[in-house]
Amino acid sequence: MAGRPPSDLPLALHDVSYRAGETIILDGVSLHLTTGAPTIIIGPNGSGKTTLLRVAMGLLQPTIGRVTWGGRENSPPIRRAFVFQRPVMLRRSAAANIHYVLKSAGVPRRRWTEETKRLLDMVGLPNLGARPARKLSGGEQQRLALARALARDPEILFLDEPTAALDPISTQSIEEILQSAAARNIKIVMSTHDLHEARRLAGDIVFMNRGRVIENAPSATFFTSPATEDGRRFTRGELLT
Ligand SMILES: Nc1ncnc2c1ncn2[C@@H]1O[C@H](COP(=O)(O)OP(=O)(O)OP(=O)(O)O)[C@@H](O)[C@H]1O
Repeated sequence: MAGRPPSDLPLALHDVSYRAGETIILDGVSLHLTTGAPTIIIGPNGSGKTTLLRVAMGLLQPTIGRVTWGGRENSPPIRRAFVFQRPVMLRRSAAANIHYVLKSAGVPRRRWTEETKRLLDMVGLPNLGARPARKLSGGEQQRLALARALARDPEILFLDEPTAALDPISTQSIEEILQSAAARNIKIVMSTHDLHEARRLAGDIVFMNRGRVIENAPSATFFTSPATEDGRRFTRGELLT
């Protein structure tokens, strides 16, 4: 059937484990993500957040278990986009970075200029299209990375600590873009170290430790009454052992 590819939601991980050699990085993770407010993944360093995102995106194959997108195991990532903590920009202008994605997404060339303007406006970079992308500040590059991801018209947007290297003003601007994307029904799945940011953005929280999902609950529930001792300690800012 022509037209839009089928929905990638719900996104489900079925008892997924991921190993690198003898190291267990994800350990029996099951998740069911549907449309709605952002899902925010939190947990200490090395708990498996990045690996979980990469498996959920389809960039890594689980060692054990299955991932399904809209009930399908083989779903090419046409409607999924990924923003990394430190974006890698092509050595060309900001606009050309977006053109590259529009081309690969099959958008006709005659629409590139208009579409690029719309995306640069959306991320608050209206006058920077001609600038070499690698000369933009870290915050500007991250907004450009978001524009590139949104150029794919994704149904699910994965982000790995996108504000970790940014100051509060740049962080706020990224959060506003994400909130407006979520309001347009784009499913956000994002990791962060920042519990305040998690509270601001989350519909639901996935709390990880040592490769396991310890809690998966609506944000208000997790932050007011975590179900586990690890959850209580983490929300109080204590170290987990
Ligand atoms: N390919 C690999 N080979 C061996 N170990 C790996 C590999 N990939 C990840 N790890 C280890 O698995 C653990 C989880 O890594 P991951 O990057 O998913 O955690 P994280 O929660 O995103 O961490 P951080 O908050 O520090 O970014 C870490 O201890 C990491 O060193």
